[in-house]
Amino acid sequence: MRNEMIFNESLKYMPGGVNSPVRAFKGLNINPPVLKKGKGQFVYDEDGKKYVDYVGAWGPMILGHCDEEVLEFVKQTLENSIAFGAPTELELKLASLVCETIGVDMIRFVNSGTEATMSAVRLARGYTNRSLIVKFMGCYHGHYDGFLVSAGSGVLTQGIPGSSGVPLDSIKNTIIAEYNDIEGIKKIFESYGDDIACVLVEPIAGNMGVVPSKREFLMELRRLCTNYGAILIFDEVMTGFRVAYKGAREIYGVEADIVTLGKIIGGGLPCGAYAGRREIMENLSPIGPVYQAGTMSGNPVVMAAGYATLKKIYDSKKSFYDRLEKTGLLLEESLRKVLNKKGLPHVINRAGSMLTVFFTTQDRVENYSHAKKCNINIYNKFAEEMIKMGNYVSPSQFEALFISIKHTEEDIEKFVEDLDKINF
Ligand SMILES: Cc1ncc(COP(=O)(O)O)c(C=O)c1O
Ligand SMILES: N[C@H](C=O)CCC(=O)O
Repeated sequence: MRNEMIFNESLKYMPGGVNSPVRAFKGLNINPPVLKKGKGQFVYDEDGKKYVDYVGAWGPMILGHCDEEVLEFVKQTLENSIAFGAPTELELKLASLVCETIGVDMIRFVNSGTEATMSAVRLARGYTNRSLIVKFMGCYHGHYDGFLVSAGSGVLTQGIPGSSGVPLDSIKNTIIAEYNDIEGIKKIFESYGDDIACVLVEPIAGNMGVVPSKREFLMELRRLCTNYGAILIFDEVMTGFRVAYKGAREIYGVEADIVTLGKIIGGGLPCGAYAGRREIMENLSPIGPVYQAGTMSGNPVVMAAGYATLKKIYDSKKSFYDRLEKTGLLLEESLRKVLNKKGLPHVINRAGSMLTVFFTTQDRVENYSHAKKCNINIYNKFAEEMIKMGNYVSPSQFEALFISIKHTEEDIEKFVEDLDKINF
């Protein structure tokens, strides 16, 4: 079996056999499939097994794998350019498209979501001349030292409070708050408000499983940041172009001062970005005093993939998100029907094409404490069996399941038929 052979060999050369911990399927009794090919909503492993893909490279593949138009534009670009480390028209094309369509003045491209959030926080600190940042339990903003406290995603999956190797000095300016807790954040501002540089939040969390915020919570964050002169950063690395074209800002009607982007903006190639008002963004070097740089930032091939992806979504905006909503709703309702039939208590949280099923007797999952109380063993059994039957779902409850524009009713039918076969 090539899957097994390659993965076992990988264990020798890469820690855990992977380049990002969530890929290692910790907690499941199966090895991760070693993937070879993706087309549309499907991925294929090294043994030729086909899966309906609900991971979508952890979010970017909203058009499905290897979309023809994206591929064509990337190929054309590759004929002339791999990297320059110089201005290109392609980065202008993507920058102007994003700024004009999501309503921000200026953008800076980087190479990952981590770089985007880390740099956005530096910019907020430089702009306000303050040090404290507020982050919420269960939210994940990448692996920058200052964010690795009560973080979501792989940190939660491994059940660790943070990360070894992070000096206390690096997190002493990070204040941790409970997600969706309005009274809690008010108290934090009452105590530290004048020293808070920024509040960093996933407006729809996807890294403790999907946990949407309450509108009043986001409105309170907006009010507090405005009143105390702090910067509100929406981390839309996952939700940008995913839950709506303008991300969660469009859904909630609440504005951030800086928005961080990643995943879809690079069309599946390594990319991140942070964007906001001119008055804030012009504090970045070379105009302003906040330094941030990158040899590969704005790479032409990445810009081409991002531009082709976003242009395609933007041109079919309404029907695009309507279709994702329809498929998402179908999955949610079908899932609920089967789990009710089986008598398995659960909560399903969904934001358009992002969804998590929590196995729990609680009636809602609204924060980190709720998410941690869910039955992880049942989730792991669900994930393991579904993957074995060719539904490539997230191997952890503390992640989202993603639907692409290519997923069909037949895919959802297969999903629920397979789920029905599992003996929990
Ligand atoms: C909300 C959010 N922010 C930041 C990141 C970090 O992005 P990256 O993995 O590209 O560094 C992720 C995903 O990992 C994310 O989901
Ligand atoms: N939850 C993470 C990002 O959204 C998953 C991706 C990773 O860390 O490899």
